[in-house]
Amino acid sequence: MPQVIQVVDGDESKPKITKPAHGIEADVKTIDNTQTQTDDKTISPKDNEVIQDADATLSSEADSTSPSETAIETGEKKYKKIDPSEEKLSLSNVAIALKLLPRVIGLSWTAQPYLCMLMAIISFFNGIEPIFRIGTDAMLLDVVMTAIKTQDMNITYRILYFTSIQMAMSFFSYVLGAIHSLTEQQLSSSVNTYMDLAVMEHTLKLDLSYFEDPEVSEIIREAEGVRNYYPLATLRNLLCVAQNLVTFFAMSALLFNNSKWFLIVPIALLNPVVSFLVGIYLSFASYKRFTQDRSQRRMMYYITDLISTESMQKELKLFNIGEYFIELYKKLDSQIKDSDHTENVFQQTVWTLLSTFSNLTSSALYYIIAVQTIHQEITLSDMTRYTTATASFGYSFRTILSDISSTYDCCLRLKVVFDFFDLQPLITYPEDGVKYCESEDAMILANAANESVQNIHHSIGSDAGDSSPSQLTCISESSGNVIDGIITNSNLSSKRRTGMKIEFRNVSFKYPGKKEHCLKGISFVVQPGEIIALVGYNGAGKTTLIKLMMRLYVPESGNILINDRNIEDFDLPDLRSHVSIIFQDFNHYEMKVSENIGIGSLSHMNDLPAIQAAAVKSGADEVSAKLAQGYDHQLGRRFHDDGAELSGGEWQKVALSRAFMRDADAGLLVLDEPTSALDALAEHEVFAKIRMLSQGKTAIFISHRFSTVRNADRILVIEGGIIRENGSHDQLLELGERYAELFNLQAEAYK
Ligand SMILES: Nc1ncnc2c1ncn2[C@@H]1O[C@H](COP(=O)(O)OP(=O)(O)OP(=O)(O)O)[C@@H](O)[C@H]1O
Repeated sequence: MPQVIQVVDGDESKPKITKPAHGIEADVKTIDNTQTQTDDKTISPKDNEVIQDADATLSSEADSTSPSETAIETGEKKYKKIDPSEEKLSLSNVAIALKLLPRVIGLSWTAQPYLCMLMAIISFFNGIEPIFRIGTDAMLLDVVMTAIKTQDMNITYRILYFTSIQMAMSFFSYVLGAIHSLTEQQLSSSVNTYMDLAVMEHTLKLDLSYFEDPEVSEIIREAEGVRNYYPLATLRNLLCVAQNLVTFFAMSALLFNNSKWFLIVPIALLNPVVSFLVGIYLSFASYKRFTQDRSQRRMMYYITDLISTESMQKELKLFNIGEYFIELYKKLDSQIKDSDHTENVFQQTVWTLLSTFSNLTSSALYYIIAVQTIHQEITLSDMTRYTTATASFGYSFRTILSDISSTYDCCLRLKVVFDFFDLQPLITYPEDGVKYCESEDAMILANAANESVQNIHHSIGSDAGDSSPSQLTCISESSGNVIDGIITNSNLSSKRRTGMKIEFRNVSFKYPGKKEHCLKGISFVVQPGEIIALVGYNGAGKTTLIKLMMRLYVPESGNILINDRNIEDFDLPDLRSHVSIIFQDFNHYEMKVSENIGIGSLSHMNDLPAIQAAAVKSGADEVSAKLAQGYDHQLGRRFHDDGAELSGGEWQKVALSRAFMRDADAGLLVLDEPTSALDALAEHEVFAKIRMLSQGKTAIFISHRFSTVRNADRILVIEGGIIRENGSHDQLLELGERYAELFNLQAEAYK
């Protein structure tokens, strides 16, 4: 049996716990077999139920758009998805990619318009520089030949004049080059920052459902990979095109002066045109292969993340499965490398053939011009001028075409970035949406009006007529003075918030791509100030119900009302700011204790008394008291060696305090298994205080511990997507069904 050896001294970078050299090695054969199964199971995108279903459902719509476009159904609404592996190289697809050009340039332009302009100006000067150079070279040659012919040796000053011009031009060209490099560096850093921010901001706007779709996650990851390099590369290519166009036209003007232009020009153009067409084909083939490797790369990213994530380490080590993942990684990597190598060999062969072809055309051109010179159709300086111009003409044209092909390549790569930017949030809200406080005021006024009318009816008898509640709501909203100054808008604003009223009306929901409904026609009302417990088996739909209430998803049918208004009418960020919430998979922020708590209410980030008060409510004050720097202590070790690693329960206390930071403004407190990691005493303390913590606000909590559930005003038992039981602890015990069964089961265990 292998022994475990504890290494005390020695190299810090080496693992402290090692195994003996003869330790049992993993059976590679077993790994390979299992691996193949896993590959097939995990990697193939075709396995993705979400996409298959959606593709089937919406195939007719996809047909009407483009052969390469499909759509995914997400709740009620749809977004378009492009499957590049189905794309063909065609003129229309090239045009589609190049159509992105204004958007691509827009990225650099928006980041730094002045630097873009400066680069354009420098490119123009670089474009005309060869014309001056050819001109001065030819004039210098003329002077030398005249001197030889006339034997006049007193014209050295003219030679000096031209060489000085050449020197000045070289100097100017170096200075331009330096400015160009500096500008490009600065622009590159600005574009990087701009893209990073734009991607982060857009990511924040996207719905949760997008992140759960593997194809969209891949788009997001790919967009991250290409977003920084390619926008500037495109601009650089385009400026090169512009610069070479200037040179190209100038050289064309020169070449058309030659009597043999009808031979020279077509031969000079032949090689660039062929190179361009081949370049476009190779770019497309390389992009297509890149997109076809997606699933392998996705799995490789996953393995890299898995192996470097701290929380995964325990299982990786104890199950000894790290090697298995590394073998899987190697296999995927070699698959990609194989196809990379084949493609590289093909590309190199093609480019070598093209270079040979290019040499052939150049030699042909030199031959024609040399023959013209021998036949004295042109002078020796003309020969220099034409040979240089022909080379420059061919070079500039080839560069123009190859830059266009590179631009096309950049557009193809950046398509994924625009696919990402084109993803639009499906959960929207009206710009002038209802503010939570307004809705609460309106509800209070309407209720007060209702009560007053009922009192009047009561005092004058039932003949007083029928006043509908909706009419009364209008009265209350418009005037603010309902009946005899019982309650007014002005005194409402200073009134303490009463708690959120929540109503589910026949709400059904299924997760995108799933066939089964998670919730089926759920209806219930939570009155302001009530404390509700949601109970049910794992996977019953309790958390989903909370997610719908927070508008993280859209119900398939039915309505959710907050304070008697449809939830879709609300200003969503405002509504969410009035909810204190903690989910079971809460975040661990690698920040100080005070920041971890204060982030629950950004306006109180630096309000230590408020942070301390929130910490006391959950017991996080005891956590911070144990740390050397108290509330200033860093949590997590990613940025600081002395950062504290908290236990699961301690993290949960910190997260609970974060939720309590919103006490002042919140109308609803939602605790999704808030005490699952707390010890029995801590849990008891939190729930003993729950009435005090909720401060009259509505509170909804999910728990599997019936000792805490029993304290709720009302308990909803969810099962099979419906509310199976609804009542107080005593009522449900008396009912003697599911709740009673589960409660008694737990109670038995403690006897
Ligand atoms: N993002 C998702 N995409 C698809 N299905 C999901 C998603 N989240 C949850 N589900 C499924 O919906 C069902 C309800 O999940 P939910 O998290 O609401 O259950 P729960 O009652 O809160 O369970 P638990 O007590 O285990 O926390 C489960 O079958 C689950 O697999």
